[in-house]
Order: sequence, then C-alpha cells, then structure tokens
Amino acid sequence: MLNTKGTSITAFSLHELMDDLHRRSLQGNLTASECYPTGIRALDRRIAGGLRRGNLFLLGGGEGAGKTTFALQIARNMAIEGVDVIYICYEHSEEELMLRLISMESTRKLPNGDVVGLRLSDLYDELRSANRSPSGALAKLEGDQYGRLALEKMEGYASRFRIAKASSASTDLDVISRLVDEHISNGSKRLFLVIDYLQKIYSNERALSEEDRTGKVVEGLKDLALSREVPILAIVAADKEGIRARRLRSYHLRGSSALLYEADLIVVMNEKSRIVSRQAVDLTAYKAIQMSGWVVFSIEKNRLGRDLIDFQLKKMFNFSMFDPSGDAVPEPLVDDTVHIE
Ligand SMILES: Nc1ncnc2c1ncn2[C@@H]1O[C@H](COP(=O)(O)OP(=O)(O)OP(=O)(O)O)[C@@H](O)[C@H]1O
Repeated sequence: MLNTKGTSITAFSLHELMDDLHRRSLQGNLTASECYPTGIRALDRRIAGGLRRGNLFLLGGGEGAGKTTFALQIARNMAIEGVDVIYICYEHSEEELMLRLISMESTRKLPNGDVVGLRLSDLYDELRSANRSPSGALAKLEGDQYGRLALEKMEGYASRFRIAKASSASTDLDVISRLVDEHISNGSKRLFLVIDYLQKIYSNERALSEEDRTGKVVEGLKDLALSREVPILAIVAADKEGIRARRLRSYHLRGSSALLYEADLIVVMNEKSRIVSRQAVDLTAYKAIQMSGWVVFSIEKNRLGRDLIDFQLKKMFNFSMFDPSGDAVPEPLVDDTVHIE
C-alpha cells in the first residue's frame, strides 16, 4: 500500500494508485481484500469468508456471556492458520489466558459425542495448589494424556500467539499502536489484534464524558486498523440499561453511537434461554435448562454481508470454548427481525 502513515496526508493520482495496484499484484502482495477466517463457520459464512484488513469487529455481551472465550477461540483459530495474533488484555492475566487455551486444546470428542479433556477449573486448582510451582504444574501437564495433547497442539502456533497484559491506568492507543508497529517492522505480514476490552483503553481526556471518550477511542482504533491494514476485534461492555435489558442490542453498548458508526461488524451475545420468545415457545423447565447451554450471537451490523441475523453456539465453558459447529436459531426470539436467508 502507498504510505499514508504519519501526521500529514498525501493525495495520490489515479495513475499512482493504479501503478501501485499493478506492482502489488505482480509481487503477489495484493492484500486489501485478503480474508481472515474466524474459524467459526456460522460467522464466516455470513461475512463472506472472514474479516478483512482494516476491519473493526466489535463483540458485545452481558457479564459472563463468554466474550473472552469467543475472542480467544477466534484468535487461536487465526494463529493456527498462520496469522500473528496479539491479544491485549486489560482484564485477565497472561497466565489465565494461557490456561484457557490449554483447556481448549486438551479436548477430544468421543464417538458418543461426549467431550473429554482438562477442565479449566481443575487447571486453576492445580496451579493454585499450595505445594505446586508453575514448573511442577507444567511437568504434571506433560505427564497427562490430555495435557500432552494440548501442549502438542499449542506448539503448532505458540510462537505466533502473543498475549500482552495492559493497564487501564496507562495503556492507551499510542502504546497499542507502537506494539503493532513493532510487530509489523519485525516482519509480521498478517496480523490480528484483539482488545479485551475497549472501554478499558486508557485515555487522558478526562474532561470528556464517558460516551465521548469511548467515541475517541473507537475512532482511534478504526484508524489503527486502516492505517496498519490489520483486522481488530474489540470486546465492548454494555451500559446500565443493557445490563438490565432482557435482550442486549448494539444500542446498549457503552458509547454506542460512535461504536455503531465506526464498526464494520458488530456481534452481540445473549443467553438463549433469556431471549427465546415465551409466546412462541412453551418454555418447560427441561427446555429452559437445555437452552441455557446455548448462546445466541446476533450480527447487528455487517459491512461484509447481511445484518440482523442470529446464530447459536453451544457453550463448553468447562473447557473454555464454544462448540464451533452451531448454526441458525430455530426458535423465534424476542425483538426478532424476520430475515429470509
Ligand atoms: N475456571 C472456570 N471454570 C468454569 N467456568 C469458568 C471458569 N472461568 C470462567 N468460567 C465461565 O465461563 C464463562 C465465560 O467466561 P468469559 O470470561 O469468557 O465471559 P465474559 O463474557 O468475557 O465475562 P466478563 O463479562 O466477566 O468479562 C463465564 O460464565 C464464567 O463463569
């Protein structure tokens, strides 16, 4: 791409732009429309195969909905496909995210459909047990069949998956941009950035309202995605009304007007049992329990395809993941917008 970084801007003639396009196509470096599949089939097929360079993907959901789990799973799927991942986390420690990946990778599906592996809670207990050092815990992992499976799978992408612990008191967009630049100058050709989560990004514009501050941050994030030609996934928190609402929508995300404008893709997560229409579905206790095992993902904005479409994935939170094989939601939901695919 012609250089547009820095504080000044340059106007390129159509000749220059066409020459640049031609040069990059000869170099096999025509990357503008290169696709970054998320590895979640139900999502990829609705966004024309995956994210693109410069895309800003916002992921919202209530507390404990599985936002970190989903973001981490997408990041891991990309790393497996050869993408360099930087996961910037304001909330969880590097160690916690690594344990979540180990749990996810340790799983194996038995012929009867049951899933076995190392439960996340057992991994925590193991690491926290008074007499076990981290190196002792690792040795134990190597001695366990599921632990070995996880370590083997992670070995395939471990050097491409980076986790950075950020501080909401100091890690601002400049710090994040410098980290991205460092990786690009070290040779990263395909980079994917995850921010967990957007409203925690430090901003010194304390005089601004929270809404305006979020607006500035999301603008900056979109600029970063475009100028460095990387796709970015940012988790976003819900406002007070959203936390109380039966169904969380994109207008409930904190700083929603700016978020709605800047994002290329907005997906909002809701517990299925909360948002199934009670008029249409006779929700017996048994059905309610069954549905509580699922999360509905609503594509609320989609510059890559059709929006206002829902899909569902089964939770496997014991192993810090979703079963990636889910698809359309058969039951009517509250606030439904009918869409024929
Ligand atoms: N050690 C664990 N064992 C079992 N379940 C866990 C463990 N840690 C987290 N979970 C569950 O996994 C679910 C998803 O967690 P996750 O952190 O992905 O959600 P989130 O939407 O990012 O949460 P938050 O809003 O708190 O950031 C939560 O409901 C949580 O209770």
